[in-house]
Amino acid sequence: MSDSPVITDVKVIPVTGYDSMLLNIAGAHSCFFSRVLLVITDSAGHSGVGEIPATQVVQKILQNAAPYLIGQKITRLNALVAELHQRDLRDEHPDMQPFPQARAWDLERHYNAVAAVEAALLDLMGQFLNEPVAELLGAGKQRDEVPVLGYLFYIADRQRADMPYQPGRQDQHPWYHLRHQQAMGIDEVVRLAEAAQDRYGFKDFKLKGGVQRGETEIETAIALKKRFPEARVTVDPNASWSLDQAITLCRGMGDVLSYVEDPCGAENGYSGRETLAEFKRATGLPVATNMIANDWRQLNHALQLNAIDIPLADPHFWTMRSAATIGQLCHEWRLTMGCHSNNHFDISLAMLAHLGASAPGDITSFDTHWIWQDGQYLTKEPLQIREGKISLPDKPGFGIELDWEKVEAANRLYNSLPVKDRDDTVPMQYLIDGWQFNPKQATLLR
Ligand SMILES: O=C(O)[C@H](O)[C@@H](O)[C@H](O)[C@@H](O)C(=O)O
Ligand SMILES: [Mg+2]
Repeated sequence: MSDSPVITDVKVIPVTGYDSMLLNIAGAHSCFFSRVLLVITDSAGHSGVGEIPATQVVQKILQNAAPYLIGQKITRLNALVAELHQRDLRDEHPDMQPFPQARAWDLERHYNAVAAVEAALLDLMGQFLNEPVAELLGAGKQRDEVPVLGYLFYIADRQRADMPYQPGRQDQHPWYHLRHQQAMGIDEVVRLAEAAQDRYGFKDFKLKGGVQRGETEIETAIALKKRFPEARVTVDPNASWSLDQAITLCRGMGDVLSYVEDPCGAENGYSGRETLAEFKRATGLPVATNMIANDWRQLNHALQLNAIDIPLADPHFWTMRSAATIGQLCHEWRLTMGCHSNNHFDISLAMLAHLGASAPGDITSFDTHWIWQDGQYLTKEPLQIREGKISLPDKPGFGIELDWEKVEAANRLYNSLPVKDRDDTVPMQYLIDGWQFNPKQATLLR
């Protein structure tokens, strides 16, 4: 039997940083974004860390998992993660009932919690074996650099909101100023892309849509492609366009859009998987999704219908190892591996990098929101995006070390927030009085 280190401590640490007033179908990003760090320590003195989106529910789930994890060998990683998937840790905490949210969201949070545990244990296993996490996933490390795209948003005028949005800095690269200023017009978005490209060397770009008229968003994509002819350009309206609208907007756009992300979704009794399949047939454009193939059963249905080409396998809900398996399947089945993202700190940046490094064959540039947060580091030597790629550190585990002073400050900021969970409606209501989410109506068309 192995003399595996055992888990001695589990810490659940919510952390908050600053964000710009980015627009999406759910409203406007708050000036704050929050994440949860899970830090697991073992008897060898190592600490492993995972990062996931922050909700209060997910924190309780992780706190419930802690007593169960302590004393376990880290080499039981596979079994521990499988057991956590099986045990419904939500039901073991009486305070957690009843859930105010719909069941689907609860499940996602359960998956988020399991993903955090798995990530932290992989980091520990890597340190125990003296190998990078990428070597422990899928087919092992395939590459040292992972391509990521420039993730662009329309940005609202922060001065219209009575919230402490940051003004940006003018003593650094222009990106660090521009990312805080209003950008609603096509030229302004192209200017943002130029600054991001100059700072990070991006080859590819994604525009978050579902905000303005579809025609305007397609015109923005055309302008981006004109400015960066070599780039793979995509638009993601988060399924807010109808199938007919999506076809009208995208048909014949193969020279501009390398793929389209969730152009349409469920409507008129047809599922999102069915409408995406029809969209693909009608336009011939490859389709990416982070909305309708988010677990094995959904993925199976999506592939049977030939609805998608690019599963965006986010390790924060798929878990690192399942996302890596999707990378392997994509390679074998002639699909393309991509990765979804949300606002995140530099621990998630390392998770994305190790996942991408393990994916065999060609992958499409991974999504990351990091450029909107870059500078707010929680690790001592954060991974960097250069020439549109993240380089893997030559170190065991994720190859990162938490900067505890910064983590504690980000945790104090979280604790000071009156409202903890993400709600893009609240900032949006400063822009349009009484604004309410409608999944089928562009944010500004009210
Ligand atoms: O506003 C955002 O940050 C995005 O809309 C995300 O919430 C979303 O999950 C996105 O990244 C996506 O690809 O759908
Ligand atoms: Mg998406």
